[in-house]
Amino acid sequence: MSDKPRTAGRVLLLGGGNMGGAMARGWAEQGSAGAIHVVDPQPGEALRASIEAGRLTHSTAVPDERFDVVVLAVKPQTMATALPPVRAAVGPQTIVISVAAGTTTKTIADHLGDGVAIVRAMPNTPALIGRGITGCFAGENVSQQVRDLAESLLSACGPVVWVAKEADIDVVTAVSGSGPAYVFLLAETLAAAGEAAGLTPELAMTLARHTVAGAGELMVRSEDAPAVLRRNVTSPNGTTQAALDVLMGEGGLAPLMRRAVEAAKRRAAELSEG
Ligand SMILES: NC(=O)C1=CN([C@@H]2O[C@H](COP(=O)(O)OP(=O)(O)OC[C@H]3O[C@@H](n4cnc5c(N)ncnc54)[C@H](OP(=O)(O)O)[C@@H]3O)[C@@H](O)[C@H]2O)C=CC1
Ligand SMILES: O=C(O)[C@@H]1CCC=N1
Repeated sequence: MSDKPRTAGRVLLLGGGNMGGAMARGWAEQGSAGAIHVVDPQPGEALRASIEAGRLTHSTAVPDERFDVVVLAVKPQTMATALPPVRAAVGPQTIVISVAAGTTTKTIADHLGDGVAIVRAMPNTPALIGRGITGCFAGENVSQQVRDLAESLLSACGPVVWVAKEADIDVVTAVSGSGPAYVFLLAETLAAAGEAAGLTPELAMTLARHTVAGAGELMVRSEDAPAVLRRNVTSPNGTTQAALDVLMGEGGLAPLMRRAVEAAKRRAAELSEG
């Protein structure tokens, strides 16, 4: 392969559900890919408007042509049936990017060919608004040029980071791939606690949503570590301290989060076994 920079060119997206839809909408809106073709029996809501507006093309089966980039965004459990038709879309220069939790580069290469350049990427759903983060692993046939191209495509969804070991993608999955769900749960439980303490459900949810969103934005924009931002809220012997004594006490959030991340990592490893 030459050193000439490559552009994403024609992109085939297999699976236009929550994650595929979030990425493709970002690419279509930002013009990050030359042309995007989505294969999905029934694309999700995020994509339908882009397809109707002509920003993406769509079919229910894999077209009989080769693509520059193939993005695999179907459930890991459907890979075994979804991958065989993709083989015809993959040529010697095609880059395959898989966002599937647990599906290994070996499994993908078994279906698509040993020489194929495979990048495993783990984005998250804030990609929908360009505010995700993606962790990547480069398989053995991935050149620097391919890596750069994958990174430029994925960076439409937010920052891109790389891990050196394939197994670490399972940890990325457990932290940032699944992570938005933990944060939404935090908002849900904060609202429920506010309601239990006497607020109306609507007011409790408004306070919780804006608190999580504002704290998240402050964390992104501030140069201070989250621990410093936390201490800035915490007056000595004040209300926050009273709450944090519970959340940071024995059996509090830290051991609970550790168990949750371990469980997600374990599940990713199980998925890789099929
Ligand atoms: N959701 C998330 O936050 C994240 C998900 N991922 C990964 O992304 C992948 C997709 O997850 P998610 O988007 O949540 O799942 P979804 O179920 O929302 O999307 C998958 C889509 O693929 C479609 N599909 C099923 N079989 C085929 C096929 N053979 N060819 C083409 N399309 C097909 C499904 O259609 P139908 O519903 O009709 O079966 C569905 O629309 C998973 O591997 C997951 O691990 C990674 C990071 C984050
Ligand atoms: O729950 C899942 O398996 C996928 C992977 C990361 C987020 N959603």
